[in-house]
Amino acid sequence: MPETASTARVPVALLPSLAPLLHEWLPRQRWFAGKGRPVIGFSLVSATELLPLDSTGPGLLHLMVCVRQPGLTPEETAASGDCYQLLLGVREALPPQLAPALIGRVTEGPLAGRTVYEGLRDPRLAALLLERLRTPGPLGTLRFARTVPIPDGLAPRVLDAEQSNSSLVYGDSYILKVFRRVYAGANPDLELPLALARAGCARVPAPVAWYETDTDKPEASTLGVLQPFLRGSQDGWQLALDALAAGREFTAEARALGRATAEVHTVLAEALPTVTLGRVQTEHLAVAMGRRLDAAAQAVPALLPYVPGLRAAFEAVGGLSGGGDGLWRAQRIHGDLHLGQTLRTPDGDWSVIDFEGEPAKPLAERRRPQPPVRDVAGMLRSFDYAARSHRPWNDPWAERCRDAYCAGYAEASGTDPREEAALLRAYETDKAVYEVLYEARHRPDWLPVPMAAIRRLAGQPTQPTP
Ligand SMILES: Nc1ncnc2c1ncn2[C@@H]1O[C@H](COP(=O)(O)OP(=O)(O)O)[C@@H](O)[C@H]1O
Ligand SMILES: O=P(O)(O)O[C@H]1O[C@H](CO)[C@@H](O[C@H]2O[C@H](CO)[C@@H](O)[C@H](O)[C@H]2O)[C@H](O)[C@H]1O
Repeated sequence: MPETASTARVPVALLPSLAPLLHEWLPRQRWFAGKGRPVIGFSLVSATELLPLDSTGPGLLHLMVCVRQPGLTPEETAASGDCYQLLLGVREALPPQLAPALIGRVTEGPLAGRTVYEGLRDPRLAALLLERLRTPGPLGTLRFARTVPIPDGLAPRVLDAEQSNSSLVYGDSYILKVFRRVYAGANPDLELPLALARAGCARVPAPVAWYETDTDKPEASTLGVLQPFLRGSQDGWQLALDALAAGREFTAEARALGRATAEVHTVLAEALPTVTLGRVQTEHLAVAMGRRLDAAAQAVPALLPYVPGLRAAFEAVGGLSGGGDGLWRAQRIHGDLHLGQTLRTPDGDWSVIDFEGEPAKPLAERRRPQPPVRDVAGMLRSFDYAARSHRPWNDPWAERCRDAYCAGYAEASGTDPREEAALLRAYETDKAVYEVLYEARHRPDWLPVPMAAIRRLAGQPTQPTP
């Protein structure tokens, strides 16, 4: 690759000229978390030229930008984590094949007259990012690391999945996930797969390289992770939908998924700190669930009639003590487990991906040890989602999958999640409430799916297929 990287930190004066373009473009991105509230400004956290902007070819600019929205001071904005990673391509003019990547033309400042676009969509710039990952060390405001040598010359392609982040596949050998909303500290999607891989757990594609903010603070922010691409694999969500459409059972797969989840939990509990939750902490857990319910009902009034019924599930847990010794075990968990986070490889093995946790939650909360039954609840919700997204609604199919999944989990871990019924129900309710909010914000057409579960969990009769 002829281009050489500049370690120059880009002048802060650059941002005002880019702001009008970002103002239009950023809120339209799927990964933009602040939808529904106007953007009133941006502040630049850091900027690095990954490929110099003054070269004759394209330039690649790495920006960390905090978005200001009404009601928050710039300091609060920075603290609340509304910061995004942008990789901007810069050219004199865009070739036709890059037209869909256009962000806009800059009208003033140092880049006046140049065209700015989504850099990851330019194969030349995406290839350059892999080059940086192949060469460990600091670069401007960034730091690159790798565990093994990575081959060069792998052709990039952008993955067009509906995602909270952006992913690039290199030569069908590796996949790079570029985190979009960035928080201070290590991302669990690097931390947990690394810990699992180092402990010999084969249920995750082991990270081979990553990049992060270069900082003298104790913890850098993870910006991107490269891992092996599981070629020919199919995700559990699609497999479940295929089974439903063909009128097939999915219990054998659900059982295997239960075993895979238990294996991951067992290794995480051995590799990373665990805690026990006493009565007071359990009470806090229930109170937090109640608060999330109230906040969700404010945002989505359709929830309001069900609030008392749902609250009962949380009250049943508050003040309860769990386990044989009166305590609940808490450990690092996946945090957003659903069928779309599982991949079945051509040889029939299940892998678990995307350990980022729920993207809307603060990182500190996502990294806290939690009862493993929370992941189980996430997956149980997913069988329900699958059954409700295909007509006629097939609730008994979901029920059989849910039982098989718990049975598989019990086989591999020695603990049957169904024995922790009150906690399981509380987490399922909490997850359904989260899903209502998630769907209202991102996919309003899907809202009836979690709302059906809300009715069931609130003790109302389930509705037949309309
Ligand atoms: N190691 C992998 N091998 C093959 N495909 C993968 C791999 N990791 C992720 N994917 C695909 O990329 C999609 C998005 O990845 P994911 O980590 O879930 O991103 P996000 O958090 O942005 O949703 C997944 O649904 C899956 O289809
Ligand atoms: O995969 P992500 O980390 O982006 O997770 C978010 O998006 C998911 C949807 O893509 C959402 O999952 C919900 O929909 C799934 C079907 O598309 C279903 O299998 C899940 O059970 C349901 O929760 C997830 O909640 C959200 O965090």
